[in-house]
Amino acid sequence: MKKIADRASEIFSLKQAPLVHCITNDVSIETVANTLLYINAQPIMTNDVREFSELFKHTSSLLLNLGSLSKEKESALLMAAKKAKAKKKPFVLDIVGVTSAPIAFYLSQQLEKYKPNILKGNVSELRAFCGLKVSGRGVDSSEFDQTEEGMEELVKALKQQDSSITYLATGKKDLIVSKDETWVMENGVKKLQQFTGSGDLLGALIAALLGEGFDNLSAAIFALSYLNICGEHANKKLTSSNGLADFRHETLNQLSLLSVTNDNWFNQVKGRKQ
Ligand SMILES: Nc1ncnc2c1ncn2[C@@H]1O[C@H](COP(=O)(O)OP(=O)(O)O)[C@@H](O)[C@H]1O
Ligand SMILES: Cc1ncsc1CCOP(=O)(O)O
Ligand SMILES: [Mg+2]
Repeated sequence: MKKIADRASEIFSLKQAPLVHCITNDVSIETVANTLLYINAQPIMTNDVREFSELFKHTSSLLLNLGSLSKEKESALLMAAKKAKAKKKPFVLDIVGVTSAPIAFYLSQQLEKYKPNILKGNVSELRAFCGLKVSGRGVDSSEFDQTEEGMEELVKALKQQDSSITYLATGKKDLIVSKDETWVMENGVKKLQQFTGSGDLLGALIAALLGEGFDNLSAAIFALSYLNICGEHANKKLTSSNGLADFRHETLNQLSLLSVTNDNWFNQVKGRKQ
């Protein structure tokens, strides 16, 4: 952790302004694009497969998010994953909604075969992906899926998945499972779960770090910790007259502020390797 911490203050804003091609859901698309700009990455939100060949010449990394799926988006996601694998562009697969959407679930299994660098979702989505019993519904996770035993069961199941992929399950505690290492991370505040798109923008942050050249595990740990510590700082600024919309606004503000005002932000990381 110490070695990582030494480099953390230099990460945000990004030095190389990676171009991140996002195929993402209609709900949070604007927040995802702005998140990338706030950390000095460049977003492009394109579903039109006719543009992919030209676009891929400049793309640094991709975010493929299964939320608010359509037939057209399904084809675009498959085409983008196929091209990403062929052209060796790193990508994040965010399996939004697989808990209760069977078409998205089937698509997530197909897309995994193209070897995303990171496959992420909330704890309930990752449990569903692994074939474990779930209480989560819709696109949000359930706290019943986040008991100590439930989390241990999920770690075991993720270790049985494709060892070339790094898996990230988010929630009160976050699990990162890669070939050689399992991390349990504990930053963040509950309010992060209470605005839509917090998981989506996390996927974009990870994709940006992959585009900047970070390895899978570092990209996951840095992006997750940065967002969650932004949330903690935003929460501290609230007074009793501030609602959840203010929290959301301040968390997004912190994305461009935290690394400037707290160059030691990484010392606030709570997490351990198992
Ligand atoms: N109860 C919680 N306490 C602290 N942080 C949380 C909590 N729930 C979610 N988070 C954080 O919020 C972000 C989004 O996670 P989550 O809500 O699980 O994703 P999604 O929006 O995909 O359902 C993650 O960075 C996660 O660590
Ligand atoms: C509400 C909703 N419905 C389809 S996609 C979406 C947004 C999900 O965002 P997140 O998974 O980041 O909460
Ligand atoms: Mg959410």
